[in-house]
Amino acid sequence: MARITLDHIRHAYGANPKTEKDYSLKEVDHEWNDGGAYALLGPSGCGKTTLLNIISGLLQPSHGRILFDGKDVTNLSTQSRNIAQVFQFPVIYDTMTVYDNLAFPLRNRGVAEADVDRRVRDILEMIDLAGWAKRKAQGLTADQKQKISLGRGLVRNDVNAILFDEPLTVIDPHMKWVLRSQLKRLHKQFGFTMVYVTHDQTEALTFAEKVVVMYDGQIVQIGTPAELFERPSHTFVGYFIGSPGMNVMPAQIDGSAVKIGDEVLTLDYAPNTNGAVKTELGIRPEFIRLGREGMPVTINKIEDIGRQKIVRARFAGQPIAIVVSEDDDIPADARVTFDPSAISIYADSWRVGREA
Ligand SMILES: Nc1ncnc2c1ncn2[C@@H]1O[C@H](COP(=O)(O)OP(=O)(O)OP(=O)(O)O)[C@@H](O)[C@H]1O
Repeated sequence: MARITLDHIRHAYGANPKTEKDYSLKEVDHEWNDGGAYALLGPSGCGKTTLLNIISGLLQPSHGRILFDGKDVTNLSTQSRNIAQVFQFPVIYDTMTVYDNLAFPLRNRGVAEADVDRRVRDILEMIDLAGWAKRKAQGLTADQKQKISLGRGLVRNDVNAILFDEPLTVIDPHMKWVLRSQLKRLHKQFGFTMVYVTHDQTEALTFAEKVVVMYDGQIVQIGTPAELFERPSHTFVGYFIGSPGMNVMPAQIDGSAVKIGDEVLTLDYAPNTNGAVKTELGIRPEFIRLGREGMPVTINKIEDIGRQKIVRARFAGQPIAIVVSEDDDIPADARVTFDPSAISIYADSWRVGREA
């Protein structure tokens, strides 16, 4: 397995890119740990596949280099990068048996037949197809075929990395959960470097140690699920992670005073919003307390979501969501307080911390 260095990588599909807008992938300059499990998460068109294809070698970046364990592989083919890939749709040989499909990547590399057999049997168990080993892949369901694809991606343990591009799209919801847990377990057991592309936050948050959130061709945050939840670096991360997403409200910042409409909150620090055109306050719905104390709100709607309720309200002229537990009392003339440690201030969409 390998450490992956993305050295000042940028990519434009068109010839002669001139402005930032011409780049589908804006500058990425990061190092991903050997044995790390990373999820690339973001909406359609944000550049996830572009970045994955640059890592796999299907695409040459317009600028920058890619290194595996310090070795420049930018000009190497996919084959010579020694990676395994699992795509959205099954890539298998229909005329081969399930067993032979799984054995193929190993036999191709001249692995001894006894080792092939041991490894293939392990994988058959893992993907729950042990009873199907001798069956031809032809005629299997889409689900089963994709499980074989996953198995083929996992069967070799000498690859630099395993890349997954939305591999569970065709799998039914229950099996999705099972396979995700198995992938996580395998990662713990074998320490593969895994890069997993998805636009589904549940998938990313349950699979990855580090989630790489992409938006509009750039990486806006790399963090653990807890970091993305507690300290979103960009307002997009706030909106995209969490359900409902973070409340983000236009705010005027004056020293440590934050003004939203007619309401003023005082922080215990003065955020550095130097020269920002747009300043905002962000707070997740889980960190707003609804009670008899604090600032006034007007409640519009209460949604019951099982053990919790989502209260939709207006605060200082802005729509906000508040999460309360199912047995919390909601007073008619409710007021709100914000947990001060959960408040984030954003200058032109980027989080600004305490001033030094
Ligand atoms: N071959 C191509 N030629 C020109 N533009 C492309 C090409 N492939 C992707 N793009 C553009 O690059 C941008 C990023 O696309 P990319 O496929 O990397 O996004 P994505 O996050 O993987 O989206 P999805 O989840 O829909 O696959 C998009 O604006 C897309 O239109």
